[in-house]
Amino acid sequence: MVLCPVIRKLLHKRVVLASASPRRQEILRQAGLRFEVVPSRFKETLPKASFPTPPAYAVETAKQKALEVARRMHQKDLRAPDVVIGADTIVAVGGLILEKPVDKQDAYSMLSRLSGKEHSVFTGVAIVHCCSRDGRLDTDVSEFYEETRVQFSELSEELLWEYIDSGEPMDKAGGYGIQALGGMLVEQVHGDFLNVVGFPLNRFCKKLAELYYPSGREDPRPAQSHQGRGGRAEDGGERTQAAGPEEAVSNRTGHSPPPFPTGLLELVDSFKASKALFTACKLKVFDLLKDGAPLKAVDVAGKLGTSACGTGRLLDACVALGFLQKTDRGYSNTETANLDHPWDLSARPESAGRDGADPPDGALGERAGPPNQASCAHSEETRLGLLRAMHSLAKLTARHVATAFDLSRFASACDLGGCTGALAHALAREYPRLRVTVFDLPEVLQHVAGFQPDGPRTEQVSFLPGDIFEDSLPEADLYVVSRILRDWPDGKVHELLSRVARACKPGEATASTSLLQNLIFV
Ligand SMILES: O=c1[nH]cc([C@@H]2O[C@H](COP(=O)(O)OP(=O)(O)OP(=O)(O)O)[C@@H](O)[C@H]2O)c(=O)[nH]1
Repeated sequence: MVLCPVIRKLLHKRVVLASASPRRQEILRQAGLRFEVVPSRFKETLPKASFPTPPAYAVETAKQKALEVARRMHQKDLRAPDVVIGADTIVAVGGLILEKPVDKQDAYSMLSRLSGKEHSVFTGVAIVHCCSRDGRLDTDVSEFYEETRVQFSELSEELLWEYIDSGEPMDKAGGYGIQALGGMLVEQVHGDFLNVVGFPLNRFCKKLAELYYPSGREDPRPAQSHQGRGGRAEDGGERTQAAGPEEAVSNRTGHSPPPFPTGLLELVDSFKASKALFTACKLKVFDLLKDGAPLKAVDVAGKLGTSACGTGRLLDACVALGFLQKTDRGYSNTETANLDHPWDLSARPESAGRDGADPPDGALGERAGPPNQASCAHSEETRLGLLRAMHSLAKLTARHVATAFDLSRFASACDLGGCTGALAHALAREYPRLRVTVFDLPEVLQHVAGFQPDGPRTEQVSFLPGDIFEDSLPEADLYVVSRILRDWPDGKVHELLSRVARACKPGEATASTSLLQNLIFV
């Protein structure tokens, strides 16, 4: 199977993933598929006993999820997407089907049932090709499932409850996430790992190949040649029912339909997505739902003092964005929303605007222009808001940055413009012998005390006030320049890097490579 052409077959179609699962979205995005996310409203309440096997239940649920979205979209615009993908993941053990736990007690009974045993994870997938003709929706469903067998270790009561208290089990079939903490419970996996995570990518590609290359001949030609030559006839005239109406039309007229402008629409819509996120942050929606029971839109509106209708729309947007999940019991945070408070990101745009200062031009304004100029224009309150936003963002990525390079050979590092020290602390945690100096303006450092973590390794980090353009840079084996270069014009960037180059200790390497070896840009 050649993967790229198979996925490429879908690039010129309007594809919708009928799933709120962030994992499914991630798996398909990583595979290069372009799609919109429209979570299904299908209630997962099919009578399990009426299915001959657990996977039959998963496949039917996946199909109903996809069909609900296809019908809803068709009803709304009288135009359905070309393809809707639905999926459903379940765990089967001893004749029982386990879905997502409804509460901690349910998670406990699921996990204790799995302890020390082997179980099967089934993901049912439905690929629905749609055609809207004369106001009528025609669908063609292709479906399959994948099985993966998973062996659990014996789990002690203490471990079980510790895991449940982490909150991870709640939105996962069988009550565990093999890709995260739940991986520690697993002894062996037989089969496709991604199937357990929520989407059997390998089988999906094979299914697409079956649908789009029914003769078994995979098309090695690049996408460009496909576009220019009028649809599916180039596939040797072979056609499956699932090929969809678009191809049939294009074949009749001899013209390929223009590609669906997914990339362009994504760019346009990304504004709406961030606006929804900022609004939810500002209203403290995620704080309200953190660790609590799910709430209905009307209850959220009551607590926030907002309109029920508008709140419902905002909450649904957050579901589509993967920040909330929606069940019969109401809305609750997803893992992403529960991340250790990235929500202060909303603080920056509004407060900068209120002060009359120019909004910073970073994606989320982590740095309000050159700090020694712009920061003077901000009030203390605004500056604190900016610091919170920068801290929240830095914390999201700090560990990944710290582990993206092997920095174990360095004994000292200096984070230039390191602000609250979020990255410095992550570096200290990863490299116990590394001492990190955060070098930033005095007016920035005077606020950092409230951002310091407790616990070991904090003594490895120290703060030194200074101006990276004016003062001598502290001595260090490694200089970190994270999220600051973009704040300055080329001349200033050159000046800063020259200062860093002069400060770098010459090693065994030449001056230029020693600069590269002693500097990380993020
Ligand atoms: O190891 C893991 N096992 C399972 C998961 C996640 O569990 C859920 C399964 O639930 P379901 O198939 O009903 O899908 P939903 O999340 O409700 O989204 P839909 O909108 O598609 O119904 C799924 O998210 C898996 O990813 C896991 O993460 N790890």
